[in-house]
Amino acid sequence: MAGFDDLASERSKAQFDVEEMKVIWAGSRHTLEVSDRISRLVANDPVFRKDTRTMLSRKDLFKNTLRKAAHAWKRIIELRLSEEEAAELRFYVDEPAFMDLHWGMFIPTIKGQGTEEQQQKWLPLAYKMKIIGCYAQTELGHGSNVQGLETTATFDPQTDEFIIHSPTLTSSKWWPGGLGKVSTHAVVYGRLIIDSKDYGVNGFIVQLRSLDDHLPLPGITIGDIGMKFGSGAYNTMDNGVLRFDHVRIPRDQMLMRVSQVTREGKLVQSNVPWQLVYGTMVYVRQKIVSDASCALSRAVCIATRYSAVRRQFGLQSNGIETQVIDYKTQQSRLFPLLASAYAFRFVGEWLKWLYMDVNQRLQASDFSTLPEAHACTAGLKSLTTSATADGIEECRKLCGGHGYLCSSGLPELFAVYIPACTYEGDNIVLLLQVARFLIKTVSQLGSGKEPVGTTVYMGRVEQLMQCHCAVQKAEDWLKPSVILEAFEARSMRMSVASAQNLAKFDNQEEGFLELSADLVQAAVAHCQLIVVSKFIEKLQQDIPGKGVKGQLEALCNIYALFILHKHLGDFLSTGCITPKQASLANAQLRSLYSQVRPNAIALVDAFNYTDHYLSSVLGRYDGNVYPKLYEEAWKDPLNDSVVPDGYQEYIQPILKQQLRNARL
Ligand SMILES: CC(C)(COP(=O)(O)OP(=O)(O)OC[C@H]1O[C@@H](n2cnc3c(N)ncnc32)[C@H](O)[C@@H]1OP(=O)(O)O)[C@@H](O)C(=O)NCCC(=O)NCCSC(=O)/C=C/CC(=O)O
Ligand SMILES: Cc1cc2nc3c(=O)[nH]c(=O)nc-3n(C[C@H](O)[C@H](O)[C@H](O)COP(=O)(O)OP(=O)(O)OC[C@H]3O[C@@H](n4cnc5c(N)ncnc54)[C@H](O)[C@@H]3O)c2cc1C
Repeated sequence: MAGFDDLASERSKAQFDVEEMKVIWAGSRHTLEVSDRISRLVANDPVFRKDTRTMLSRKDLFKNTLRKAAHAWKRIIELRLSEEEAAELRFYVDEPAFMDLHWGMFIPTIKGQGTEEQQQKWLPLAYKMKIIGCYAQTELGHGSNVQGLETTATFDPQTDEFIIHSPTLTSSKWWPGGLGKVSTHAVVYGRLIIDSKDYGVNGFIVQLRSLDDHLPLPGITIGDIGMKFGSGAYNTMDNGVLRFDHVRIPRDQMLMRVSQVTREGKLVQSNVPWQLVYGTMVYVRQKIVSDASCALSRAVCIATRYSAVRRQFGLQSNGIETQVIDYKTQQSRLFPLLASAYAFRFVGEWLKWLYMDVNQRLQASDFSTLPEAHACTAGLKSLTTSATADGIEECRKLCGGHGYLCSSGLPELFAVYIPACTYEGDNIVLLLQVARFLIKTVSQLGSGKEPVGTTVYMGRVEQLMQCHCAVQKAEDWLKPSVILEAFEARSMRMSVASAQNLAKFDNQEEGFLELSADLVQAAVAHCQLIVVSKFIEKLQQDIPGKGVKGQLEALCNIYALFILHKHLGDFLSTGCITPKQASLANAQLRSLYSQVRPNAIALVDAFNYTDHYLSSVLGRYDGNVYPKLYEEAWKDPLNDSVVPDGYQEYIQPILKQQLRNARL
């Protein structure tokens, strides 16, 4: 039968060891074992079913989310899951919920910005979920501009308290996940005011709801901000609105690792940089990069399997039509996304290491790598989420009409994913942060301060401003050194050009605003170089398993040459490559697609996703697409009755011409 046979035959063609590739994708044998076991545990538990999600009303959907979250917590306790296993379980439940913010932002904020005593007081309560917390930073009037927040926290020396207040409508907290209906506590960001002096934005732990009856505490107005994009999707989350009317909290509920307010009302700065108040965002942006590889690989898995099952045109000698995956156009749209999923996986792995390294240094009062960590997390968050959002939509189109059905899993995946381009920092705002970092690095060249980390290549400015690409034949584009030099030269030249243009302005800030579109492009070029270079570095590691390294090399080259093709204007206008070399890159890309083609299904099998996680009829492991699509249609509540509700009021009068007669 079509589908079953197609995917089985595809799997038999694979030229590499899929089980070893699963280990590479997971990061280690241990991680693979954990994720495999936990994903199956979730898939086999009926409470975690997802198939009716897009058909439920918001209230039912939300209640169902609460039920799943409570069940997940129960299972975590019953099975005595480790922190790692519990995180995997929440991941595979695959439903945005208040738990994400509690574990993903509230707890990390207390850990990162609280003193030892504050951590000792609050973390045990949070770990046991005796309190549920969220991260309340964004306001109705201010999201990107954190320094523009209006909420005030005024110190009252009489009572040794802070008075938390929302002075205007625009200061209402707006968007925090988990706030609307669930959280009992929040880390609230507001302006610290002492003796009428404004000391800027700080974090405060504020109780919002009673632990007895869940009612808002006096002075607190709280609710959900309403329905969001798409059906199901992010509507499982209670993004909230919150206003304070002179709410009092004890002084020791200001997070005091960065600065302290004494009993006398004096502000004492510790030795850590003030930017640590932004620390949770760095942590979450780092996580979002790995999550991007999950979302993109999920969409790619669906589109690749379906492309091998779907047949159109081109009758072969046996009378069967051509699998759409064999069309070169399909390959040129699909395989770069497959390669991107792997590329984001590896850069995410590296970023996790970078974050851990920075954290260890911070503990030892070494703050030197913080600016680079901020630039890398901001830039890669922006690059990978934008590419993933676009990639999911491309996968929907790659699945033709059936991709538009909710049962394909793609519409909901798209709807749930796209806010990642906005939350944790709007992607353009974050790229502008990277641009500032690059301009600063360029301006310091020659000053004796050597560029470090991902900007080390800028130390070779003279060579990179003058070098000529050595490619003479298509295969030359397979050399990592050739690819790296082209990407480094492009990034270097774009940053230097931006810096030179900026220098023409008397007022640097005005210049920055005027040139911001070019600056964003320079930041993108730098971030793409990081992704390419981390993929190449990954390939320099010991990679066991028959044929695994060869497949990864092909994917790495596809990623790099696809980006080169997409941004050809940059590479040509900066003189990094010639038009002839561009066309050789294109020829090489075509040949790489042919190399990947027989391995495509095995490469998506290596993600090791259960059908439950994919929640897609088109992406089923067994390829049994058509019977299941047919079956699925009948489950729609619209098909509960043969004659629809409303027939007598609205259809019958038209058919019986009563409406037309009335008009005449
Ligand atoms: C856009 C921002 C960064 C602007 O910050 P601001 O202080 O106003 O000005 P500067 O751009 O001049 O920055 C000053 C200085 O600090 C450095 N820096 C900035 N951010 C960080 C950081 N995170 N870590 C370390 N250093 C940082 C910057 O490089 C400058 O250094 P200099 O050496 O050049 O002086 C800021 O307003 C911002 O981050 N905005 C984005 C807001 C945001 O991301 N909100 C997220 C809310 S939570 C959320 O969305 C949750 C979603 C749900 C979920 O995740 O599931
Ligand atoms: C689903 C979701 C969940 C969220 N969860 C939380 C949460 O849990 N806690 C929380 O505190 N917040 C949360 N947020 C808020 C989120 O962090 C902000 O929406 C985000 O930081 C963007 O800020 P903004 O909405 O103010 O966008 P704006 O800054 O108003 O952006 C509007 C436009 O202006 C552009 N722009 C803004 N500034 C500049 C500039 N300097 N230069 C050039 N262009 C600029 C942007 O690129 C964008 O195109 C969430 C948001 C969403 C969508």
